[in-house]
Amino acid sequence: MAVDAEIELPTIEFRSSDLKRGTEGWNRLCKRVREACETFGCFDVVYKKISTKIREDAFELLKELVEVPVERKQKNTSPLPYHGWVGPCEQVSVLYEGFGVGDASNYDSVKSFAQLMWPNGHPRFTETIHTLTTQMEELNKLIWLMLTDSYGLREDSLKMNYTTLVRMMKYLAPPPGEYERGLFAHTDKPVSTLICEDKISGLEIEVSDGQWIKLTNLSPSSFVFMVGDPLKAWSNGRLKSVNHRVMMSGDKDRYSIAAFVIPNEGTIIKAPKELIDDQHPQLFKEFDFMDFFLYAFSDPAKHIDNGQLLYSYASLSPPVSH
Ligand SMILES: O=C(O)CCC(=O)C(=O)O
Ligand SMILES: [Fe+2]
Repeated sequence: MAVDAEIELPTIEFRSSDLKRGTEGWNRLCKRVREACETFGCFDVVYKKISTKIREDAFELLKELVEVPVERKQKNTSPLPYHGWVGPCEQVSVLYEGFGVGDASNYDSVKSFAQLMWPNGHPRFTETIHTLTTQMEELNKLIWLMLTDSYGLREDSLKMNYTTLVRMMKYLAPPPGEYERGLFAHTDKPVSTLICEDKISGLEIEVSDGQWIKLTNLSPSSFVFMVGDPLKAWSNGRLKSVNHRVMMSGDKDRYSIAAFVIPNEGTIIKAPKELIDDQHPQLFKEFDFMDFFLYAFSDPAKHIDNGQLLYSYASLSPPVSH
C-alpha cells in the first residue's frame, strides 16, 4: 500500500475579498470547492479568518487535557457513538487517544466538559474551544453555501438542525523506525468534517484503490474539509466521501482537532430533486441520519468494509430516476 507523493490535494485559499456571494471571486471559489469535493472528497482550505493564535491556544490546552488522570477522562462518555473518550486500544489504535465534546459551539456544553476534566473547571479551555468551534462551524457553513451555489440550488437545499461535535486527538509517535496505524481507514459518518492539525502530518487519503497520499505541508491556517457519507448521499453520489486514515512515523506525537456536523434526531438525509434526473438516477433511499449513524457503529456493521456502509444501509438498486 504505497503512499504516492505525485498527486496533491487541492489547496484553496478563502480570501476575504472572494467571500462576497455572487462576485466573480466567489463563483470561482464555489467551482473549485465543488470540483475538489467531487474528485477527492476533501481539500485543504486556507482560512485566515480563524487566527493562528486561537489554534495554538487550543493545541496547548489539548496537551494539558491529555495529562488529566485517566479516572477523569473516563467520565467523558456519551450514549452516542464516537462522542466520548477513547483511550489507546487494539480496536482503534494503540497510538490513539480522543476526547469528544458534543454541541461544542454551545458555551455551557464545553463548560460542563471542562468541569468533568478539571475539578474547578477551566475557563480558558472553555472560552478557547467554544470560540474555535464557533469559527469552524462558520467555515463549514460557508463551504456548504459554496456547494449549493455551485449546483445552482437554493441555500436551504442543504439546511438542517445540527450540533457540532469536537474531537480532540492525540496520536503517539510509533516505535523508532516504524510506520504505524494511528487511526483505521474509514469514511466519515457525520455530514461533513473540518480537521486542523498541530504541525505534525499523518492524515492520509485513498485517492484510488489502494493508492494513498499523505497530506503534508498544511499551513498554520489550513483546515481539511472532508465530505461525510450523508453529504455524499445528499449530493446523489456526486460528492465523494473519501477513505482516510492516520499513519504515524517519526519521533513526534501528533495532535489534531476535528469538528463534525451531527444532525439532530429526526433529520432526514435526501437528495434535492434537482440533483436527480435520467443521467443521475437516485442512488440512495432517503434515510434518518441518526439511524444510519447508530447502524454504522453497531456490531453487524463491523463485518462490512467501512467505506461500503452507506451502500449497505441506503443504496437503491437499481437506481431510480424520477
Ligand atoms: O486526526 C485526524 O487528522 C483525522 C481524524 C479522523 O479522521 C476522524 O476522527 O474521523
Ligand atoms: Fe475521519
